[in-house]
Amino acid sequence: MTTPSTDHRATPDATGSDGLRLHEVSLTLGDGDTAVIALDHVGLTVAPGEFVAVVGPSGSGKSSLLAVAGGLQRPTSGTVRVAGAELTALSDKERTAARRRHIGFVFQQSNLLASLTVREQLLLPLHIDGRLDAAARTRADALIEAVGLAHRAGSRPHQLSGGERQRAGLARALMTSPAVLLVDEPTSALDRERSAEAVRLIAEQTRRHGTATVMVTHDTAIMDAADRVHEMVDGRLS
Ligand SMILES: Nc1ncnc2c1ncn2[C@@H]1O[C@H](COP(=O)(O)OP(=O)(O)OP(=O)(O)O)[C@@H](O)[C@H]1O
Repeated sequence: MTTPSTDHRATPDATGSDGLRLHEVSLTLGDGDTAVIALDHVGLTVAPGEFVAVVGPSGSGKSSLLAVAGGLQRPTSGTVRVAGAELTALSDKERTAARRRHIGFVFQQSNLLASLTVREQLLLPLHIDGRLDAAARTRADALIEAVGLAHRAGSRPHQLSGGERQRAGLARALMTSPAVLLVDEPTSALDRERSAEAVRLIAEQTRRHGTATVMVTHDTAIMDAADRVHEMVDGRLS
């Protein structure tokens, strides 16, 4: 099983700061007495082609880290650079565009659109960007095959199992060959064999396309597959 080699990533900027770079990132959630420091001066650099695992107890800030790294949430302070662009300096509209182009998310809830088939889910981001061509359709079909959903390409989310939805979400995230891939424990609804396959696909994407990958996990097999493992405790990353 291989992934096609279409590569839409941004070229590195003049300083070569491709990949993902968080500098002194803090995030406070809530306010007043209920304020929580979800991220506390976090620094993290993930080079293109690097696969980083993040572990840590519940509530330690792992989801917050992915949300900020992916531009879904603005940090209270600090900077986030993705593919050479400073996400934290962009307007909301620019950040959304950068996110669609450079960042792939695989979250626990796969956030598939109810009305679209698996194949349409993969094609939608390219359609929105006006980049839907024959090569994109070929890549979509290859990825659907790679995650073992060829027989489900025409199915809508309600017709899929939890594991199948996760695999569809993974294929969608890989569709644009993102510069940065952010994965939140994708394997919880997958059996052991499927889980190993998903991790293999993510690792292959990382190496082959020079993607900077961060995966939050509790799975020791994933930690073994990663280049580095960081631990998150009380909003701090070590
Ligand atoms: N909207 C919010 N308002 C206030 N506090 C929040 C909010 N969302 C999360 N938190 C708090 O921020 C901290 C970090 O949460 P986060 O979801 O990032 O942790 P996590 O490590 O991903 O946890 P889990 O492993 O349980 O998913 C926790 O203390 C959480 O209770």
